[in-house]
Amino acid sequence: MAEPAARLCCLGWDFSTQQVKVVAVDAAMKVFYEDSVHFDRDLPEFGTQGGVHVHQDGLTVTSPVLMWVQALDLILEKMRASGFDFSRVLALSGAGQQHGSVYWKAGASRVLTGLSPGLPLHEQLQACFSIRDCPVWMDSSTIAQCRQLEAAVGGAQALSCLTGSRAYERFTGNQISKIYQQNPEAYAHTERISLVSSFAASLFLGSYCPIDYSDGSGMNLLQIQDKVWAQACLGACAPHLEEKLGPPVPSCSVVGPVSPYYVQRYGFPPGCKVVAFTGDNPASLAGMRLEEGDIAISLGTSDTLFLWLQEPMPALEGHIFCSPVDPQHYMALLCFKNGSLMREKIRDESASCSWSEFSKALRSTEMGNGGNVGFYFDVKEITPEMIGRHRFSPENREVPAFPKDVEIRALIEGQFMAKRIHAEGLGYRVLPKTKILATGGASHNRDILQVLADVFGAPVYVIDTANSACVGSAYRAFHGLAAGTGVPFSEVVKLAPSPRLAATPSPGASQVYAALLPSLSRESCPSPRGSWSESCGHGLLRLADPTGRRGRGQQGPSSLFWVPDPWLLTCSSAARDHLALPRASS
Ligand SMILES: Nc1ncnc2c1ncn2[C@@H]1O[C@H](COP(=O)(O)OP(=O)(O)O)[C@@H](O)[C@H]1O
Ligand SMILES: O=C(CO)[C@@H](O)[C@H](O)COP(=O)(O)O
Repeated sequence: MAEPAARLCCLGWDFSTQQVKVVAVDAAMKVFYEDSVHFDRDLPEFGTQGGVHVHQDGLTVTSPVLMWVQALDLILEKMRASGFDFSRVLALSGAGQQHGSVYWKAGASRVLTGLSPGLPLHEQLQACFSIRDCPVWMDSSTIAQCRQLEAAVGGAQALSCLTGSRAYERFTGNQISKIYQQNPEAYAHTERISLVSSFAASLFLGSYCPIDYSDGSGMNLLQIQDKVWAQACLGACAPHLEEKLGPPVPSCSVVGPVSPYYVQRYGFPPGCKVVAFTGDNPASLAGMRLEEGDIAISLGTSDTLFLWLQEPMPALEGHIFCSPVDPQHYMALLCFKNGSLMREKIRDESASCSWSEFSKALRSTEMGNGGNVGFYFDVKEITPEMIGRHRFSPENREVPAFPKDVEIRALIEGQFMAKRIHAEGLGYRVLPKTKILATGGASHNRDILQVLADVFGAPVYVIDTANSACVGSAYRAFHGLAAGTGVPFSEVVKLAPSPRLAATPSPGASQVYAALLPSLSRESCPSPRGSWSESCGHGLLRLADPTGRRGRGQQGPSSLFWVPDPWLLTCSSAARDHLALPRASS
């Protein structure tokens, strides 16, 4: 869509895993322009697959920083070629895939501030990075650093209470720690470390942009209540880290005017404001105007599930981030690594590479899949920590394959049942008034959304564009224009179109999934340490436990319990220790 129009507007950017995207939103909160650059397709010289390089160890995952820079050059040129009127842009903000980090080499700041409007960015920034291949959220190579960080602050729960999460391999502090340990010279030559979000903001600002509280919460370094760097965590990760990170700022901060580079090269007004960029999931929360009680499910490269929270409740599973729109509040997030790329694989294997064939299979199979259940983790999953494909017959026997249609439904039902189980593990309940807001690439697919509505027993809504992170970024830019006036975000976006109903639960769905979903009988499998949210976790132990050992209090066998032991299904490492059960391999 490229309607050149001379409307006053704000731009919202998203530097996500597979692409850079932009939307323009006018003062009536209407999206009137959308564009994107897809890394694999539009920048094949970087040789990425799904926007990343998976290294030989299968654990290290990186993306070339210059690919992101060049993608920005390309998308700005596309906008100019389409006649987009940059002179009408009042403000801009953006989002980035979370946790990824960029390492600016000593001296890069001078290059950034002196950008020449005659040249594209990528030609000028070639020599500005001490690490050219940046660790991204899909990386899971830092288990040693995670254990060190947890030990340094008194354990996993202590770290979670401080920073909102126990140590996760993709979280930036652990990634920085690995770089410091394995490549101390590159670390020493780094003058600034950005997140993908603050890196992208820096490109627009022409100077280093601070990290915002919300995306900063995904680093295992920020004290989410006090909004300052946690000294114990910094010290455990790497020396001189505080000066390389710079002070964090509230997510709604105006960080400055756009660099003269954009004024001279593209015709942005000199007063165009840059509002701090944030993580793509926090930006999606803003874009969907999530309210307390709603549940958002993003079906992008990763699948994520997130909620608005008044009070943080840090646990051993999931993450608490500072809210991107309200400095007093928080959001909870669960991340599932085997999202769209896993769905694409099964589509290619079982639906002739066609989403319409894939949809047809969902329509031609029944809710509950006749008792056939599957979990598909081609890459090591985050929630739960598992790998491999695991299929169960109605008799609860692990089987090597399913017919194609059954395979497709097993994948989608398995993905959504896992989301519901883990959300309930965090204490979330589906209530009669619950709305699910779906976004991300796969939310284009109505048949996938129907399964989502059925599994959750709640209506599913979508917004006009699946690019909610971009839209949320543009909304946040409008909010930035009102900075200092105390106007709440909800007031700024009140004209935005309401989400549209996309799917309602089918008759009988709640009975089918009540029988299948172990979480619904959680009462029968109490946590050994009292609080469910403390001990729910990241192991699909049934799969690693051929003895089928049952958790305490499990009420009699049921062939419908595809993972026959609901307690084991959501059992954390801590709970496994308590029950003396094997740990999931990492
Ligand atoms: N009709 C569809 N059905 C299911 N998935 C789809 C469909 N169209 C696009 N997708 C998925 O959307 C994904 C991209 O989602 P997107 O939210 O843009 O990702 P990201 O923001 O992480 O780059 C693709 O990998 C693709 O698998
Ligand atoms: O790691 C997380 C969230 O914790 C991921 O959700 C990344 O933020 C990547 O986002 P997408 O590119 O898949 O939207």
